[in-house]
Order: sequence, then structure tokens, then C-alpha cells
Amino acid sequence: MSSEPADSASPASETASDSDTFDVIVLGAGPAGENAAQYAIAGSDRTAALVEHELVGGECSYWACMPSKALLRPTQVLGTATHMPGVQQHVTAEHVDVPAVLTRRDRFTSGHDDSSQVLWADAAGIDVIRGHAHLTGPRTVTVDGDHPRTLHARHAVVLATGTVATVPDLPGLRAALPWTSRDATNLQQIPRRALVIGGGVVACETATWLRQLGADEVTVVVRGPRLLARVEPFASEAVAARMQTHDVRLRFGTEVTAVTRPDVRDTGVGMIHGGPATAELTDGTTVEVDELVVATGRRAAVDHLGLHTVGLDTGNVTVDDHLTVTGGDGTWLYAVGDVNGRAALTHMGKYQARVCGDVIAARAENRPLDDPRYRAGADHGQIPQVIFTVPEISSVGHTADSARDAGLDVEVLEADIDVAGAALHRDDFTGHAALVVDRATDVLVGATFVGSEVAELVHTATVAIVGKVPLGLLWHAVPAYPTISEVWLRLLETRRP
Ligand SMILES: Cc1cc2nc3c(=O)[nH]c(=O)nc-3n(C[C@H](O)[C@H](O)[C@H](O)COP(=O)(O)OP(=O)(O)OC[C@H]3O[C@@H](n4cnc5c(N)ncnc54)[C@H](O)[C@@H]3O)c2cc1C
Ligand SMILES: NC(=O)c1ccc[n+]([C@@H]2O[C@H](COP(=O)([O-])OP(=O)(O)OC[C@H]3O[C@@H](n4cnc5c(N)ncnc54)[C@H](O)[C@@H]3O)[C@@H](O)[C@H]2O)c1
Repeated sequence: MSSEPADSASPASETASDSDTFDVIVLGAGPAGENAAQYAIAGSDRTAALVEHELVGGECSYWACMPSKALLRPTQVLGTATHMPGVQQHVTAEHVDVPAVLTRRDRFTSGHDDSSQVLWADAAGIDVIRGHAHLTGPRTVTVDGDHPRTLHARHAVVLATGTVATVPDLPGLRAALPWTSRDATNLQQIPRRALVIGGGVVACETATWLRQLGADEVTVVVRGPRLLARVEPFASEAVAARMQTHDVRLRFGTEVTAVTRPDVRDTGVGMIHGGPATAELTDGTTVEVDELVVATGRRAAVDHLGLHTVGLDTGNVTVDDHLTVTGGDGTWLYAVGDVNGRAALTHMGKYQARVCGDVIAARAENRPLDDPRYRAGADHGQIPQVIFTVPEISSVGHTADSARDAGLDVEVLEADIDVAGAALHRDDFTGHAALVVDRATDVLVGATFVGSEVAELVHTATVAIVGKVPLGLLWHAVPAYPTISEVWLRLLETRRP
């Protein structure tokens, strides 16, 4: 049993003024920070401060999930419409209406106005404090800004500062002011020629919308042999094949070695940053483009966070399953969301935040932590993700390779998504699915679906994995006819003699 008393109130809190003392202080108001603050105080008289140096709502709301999906969805709809007799005759345009798509995107990012999020925080009893926050000692947070403040926490400080995009230190690249995902998701101008550097999710989704929104020449420089190295190979191959059909140039096994851009201008987020840029690649070729998009990954936002003031390594933050920071002194410091490096996805950050908030509340009330809800168990092998490329990829848990790397003896069941529901969905539907089954227990440990709009299929697999439902029992989970979910039947049928 894991039962820990709440740490006694900090001596500092006894001397600090009430307005500077909170039960819980959260650094960073992205989705993870918001949820941690909410759950830590819900239904109690505890107080919470949520400190944010940009916009309440975080990367996800303004520069990541929301704008990117708002850019991708209209072309999905157009794709379905143009493959639907009876509708296609009424679809006169080959491309989406770009200004209308951008206007809708801006609606989803509220024009970078976070007032509705602040209202939500007020209603939840959370004090929003503006400024850059950093630790200045145990349970002590200093907020820089026009009116610097030092805050004290009675129970907990939660780090929820997210990540920042990395830009490789290659000759000429940073000086060329390349776009990062913030520009790509908030684009105002469409570069005619674009070079996307990276082969991960940001690179693939960005290349997809750039091409769909009218960029004529999109080249993706992928240093490995395939896109999306962490998904099942059949899924990344389907995305690559579709991109190539739509004239996206995929340069596998190459890297950028240097960039020159004689005319560089800081024209603002989402605007083209000057004149043409030339990238030199490891294979000796060069590519001239109107904009570069760097999508080479992200790193934890821990710079200037004052970790050393509480005896922590300044490089990164790790947590246990209660989301308590490891290597620190006591149980007052937590980290949730992207910053802890566990699963850089909004839904996983929010999940961790719910667990963390519940743990803080339990510790504050001297309750034991022996219920599963106080452990972020889903971080270990039960992580769902949807990649909103064309075709879409949805997956949860292990791939066949990652399961074998983890030492599991697995059976892989595969089937094309070739069911009545799929054919009805659109005339050109093609898709594929795989289930990874642990032979020792006969339960699912992973699932991957690729095809048009397969996003909604993945939660079924997540429930089966979390519930450890034996495959024999899944036979009695009958998918409705005619839906795409009937692929489950096809997958299970592959086991029949
Ligand atoms: C282009 C793109 C698309 C994405 N699409 C998806 C998707 O479709 N689905 C999905 O699940 N995930 C997606 N992600 C990932 C998702 O955006 C992150 O997992 C999510 O935003 C993490 O939430 P968070 O609260 O941990 O951090 P963030 O959203 O990064 O929030 C952290 C907040 O902390 C603030 N902050 C940082 N340091 C300080 C400080 N010292 N003081 C005060 N405030 C500070 C920041 O300003 C920020 O508001 C995408 C990411 C990118 C880049
Ligand atoms: N739909 C979604 O769920 C979604 C969408 C976007 C982003 N995200 C999340 O955001 C996070 C960041 O995504 P990302 O794509 O930026 O990171 P990533 O780590 O997934 O991919 C980075 C890619 O860049 C490559 N790379 C790194 N350095 C390079 C270099 N110098 N030259 C060429 N290539 C280089 C890597 O090999 C890798 O393919 C991920 O955790 C991702 O899951 C999720």
C-alpha cells in the first residue's frame, strides 16, 4: 500500500502574505496544467495558482493540435465528397477554399485570445497569474514580469511547462529563420515551394496540409528509411505512397547539411520569412524553396525553471507513477504533460494531470494512494494516438516490433479494412489493420488502423487493452453492421482454422 501523509506546511508559508500563498501552484497553463489545477482543488476549499507566460490553453490550443486539425479536416471532407457519387457531381472545386479554411482555423484558436480559458479558470476557482515562473526553493515560485511576485505552496508545485521545438544547429539554418510548427499551424501565406525537415508526426501532418492548401512543391527530408518510425511499417508505407501520389517529394536517408538564404526577413508568425532558401543535402544535391519548415522534434521546457534551487538536475524532469518528481526532496513537486517526457500527447498530459490532481488532493487529505486511479499506469504501453495524415493512422499500445523488443512473444493478426461499412463510407476506401496479441495471456497489447477516418476505431482497442479482454471473449463483442468496425470481425476471423 502506498500511503503518504501530506507534507507539513512550509515555514515560509507562515510568514508570507495570504495573497502569495496557495495550496497548489502550477507552472504552465497548457492542457496538462489546467487539468492538474482543477483536479487538485475540485470539491475542496483549497486554492490554486496557475502561472502562464503566454496564453492560457498552451501550445495545444493555439499552435498545435487545434489549428493543425482545423487545417487538415476540410480536405478530408473534400476527399470523401469527391469519392461519393451523388455528391461529387456538386463538388466543383479541386481544392478547398483556402481563406475560408484559414478563417475557420483562426476561429478554433480564438484569434489567440485566451479570455474564455481565463473565465473557465475563474469559474473553477483557479487564480491565473501572468508571467514567467521559476522555482526559487522548496515550495517557492517566483514569477517574473511587470510586478514580480514570490508565491508559496502549502501542498504542491506542479511543473506543466510543456516542450519547445528544436531547430538543429546546422550551418545557416537558424539564420534563415525557418518556420517551426508554430508558423506552419498558423500560416497566413502558403509557400509555393516548401522543404519540410523531419519524418515524424509534425513533418507528415504539415506536408499533408501544405500540399492540400496549394503548395506546388513540397519536399520532405527524412533522415531514416521511412516516415513515422514508431508506427507499424504498413501504416507509414500507406502515408508515404499517398504523399508520393500527390507529388510530395520524399527524400529518404538524407539530411540537410547547410542552408543559405541571402534575403531573410522576420515578417511574423506564419508569414514567409524572406526570399528563397537553398538547402544542401547529404547526398550532394540542393533544393531551392520559398520556405523551410523544421519538424525535428521538441525538448522539455525546463530552461530557467530553477530546478537547481531544489537540488535537481537541470537537464530533464522525471516522475514516478504518482507524477511526483524523482530525485527531489519530499512529495511536494510534480510534473505532468510533455515536460516529463512520458508521452507527448495532449490526452496523455491531461490524463497524467487528472492522476496528479487526485494524488495532490489525497495527500492533502491524508488519504491512501492505493487505488489504481492514483497511478498513471496508462503511460506504460496503453498510449493511443491518431495521426491525421491521409490516410489517417490510429494506434494504441505496442507495434509488433516494439512488443518483441519488450520481450513479448506475440501473434499478429492482420486484415484489410474491406467491409461494407468502409465501402459505404467512400468509394475509394482502402485500409489495413493489425492486432498484436500476447501469446502468453491471449490479450491484445497493441492495435493499428490505417485508412480514411479510422480515428474513431482506436478507442475500442484501448478499452480491450486496458480491460485485458481475452481474444476469445472479443468474439462476442459484435460490431454493428454496416460499420467500419466490422474490421474487428475480419481480424478475429483470421484465427479460425
Ligand atoms: C504541430 C503539433 C500538433 C500536435 N497535434 C496533436 C494532436 O493532434 N493530438 C495530441 O494529442 N497532441 C498533439 N500535439 C502535442 C500536444 O500539443 C502536446 O502534447 C500538448 O500541448 C502538451 O500539453 P502540456 O500542457 O504538457 O504543454 P503545453 O501545451 O506546451 O503548455 C505548456 C504551457 O506552459 C507555459 N510555460 C512554459 N514555461 C513556463 C514558465 N516558466 N512560466 C510560465 N508558463 C510557462 C507555456 O507558455 C505553455 O502555455 C501536437 C504538437 C504539435 C507541435
Ligand atoms: N496527431 C498527433 O498526435 C500529433 C501531431 C503532431 C505532433 N504530435 C506530437 O508532438 C511531438 C513532436 O512531434 P515531432 O514530429 O516534432 O517530433 P518527433 O520526435 O516525432 O519527430 C522528429 C523527427 O525529426 C527527425 N530529425 C531529428 N533531427 C533531425 C535532423 N537534424 N535532420 C533531419 N531529421 C531530423 C527524427 O528522426 C524524427 O523523424 C511528438 O511527440 C508527437 O507525437 C502529435
